[in-house]
Amino acid sequence: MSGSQAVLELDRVEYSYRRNTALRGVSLQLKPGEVVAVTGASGCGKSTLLHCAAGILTPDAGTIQVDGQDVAALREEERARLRRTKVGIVLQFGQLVPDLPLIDNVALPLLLDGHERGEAHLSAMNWLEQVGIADDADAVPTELSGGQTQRAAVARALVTGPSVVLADEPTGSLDSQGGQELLDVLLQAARYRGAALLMVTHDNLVASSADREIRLRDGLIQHEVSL
Ligand SMILES: Nc1ncnc2c1ncn2[C@@H]1O[C@H](COP(=O)(O)OP(=O)(O)OP(=O)(O)O)[C@@H](O)[C@H]1O
Repeated sequence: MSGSQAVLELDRVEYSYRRNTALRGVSLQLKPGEVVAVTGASGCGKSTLLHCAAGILTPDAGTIQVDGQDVAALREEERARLRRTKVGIVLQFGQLVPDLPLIDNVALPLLLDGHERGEAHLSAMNWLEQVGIADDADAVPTELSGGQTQRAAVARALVTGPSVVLADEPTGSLDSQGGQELLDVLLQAARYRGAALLMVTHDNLVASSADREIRLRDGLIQHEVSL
């Protein structure tokens, strides 16, 4: 695959937590609309890979490009803007602002990007409906279940119409029906809106909905399967 086609490209990414090496040179590319599942045993480096792709961790070596831009070469504010507008991130824990109503949590990326408040709230409400929690728009995350906050996190990740969606165990707090519904929302973002979707998952059903599965072992790609 040529680099110019990829909307997300990791090239020989390495990352260590002090002496604990989590990634030993991982390369992958995602094209627009492509869905890739990252799997592997606990501790193999899945979350570290996602956090590097999201810019939450800075790799020790290797490069990450989003929409053809080398993330490390950007100035801090440009990098923050790229992340805010082009990348939607669904983490396992804690990315919602605890005391902020869901509607404001979901609208936040748009407000930070200078969108007008009414318009931002309208888009946020639309996404809360799509993930099935419009009735909770005025509730704050601390009043909600793990599954409800996970739905809100997906709404917030998709509200800007990102080119790249990164999701760490996006259905982990939901029962199988709720998980399937939320997975469908993420897959639609890829299939109909052309976002590249990279999902970390332990769940074989989630992995089987991807176009490709990348299995990690000890910080390296053990194998890659087209599904
Ligand atoms: N904050 C940290 N400090 C030190 N070591 C860490 C830290 N976070 C992760 N590690 C180590 O890095 C390696 C990769 O961890 P990572 O969380 O990326 O794996 P994972 O595949 O996502 O695991 P899981 O499936 O259990 O979430 C593991 O050996 C882990 O113990």
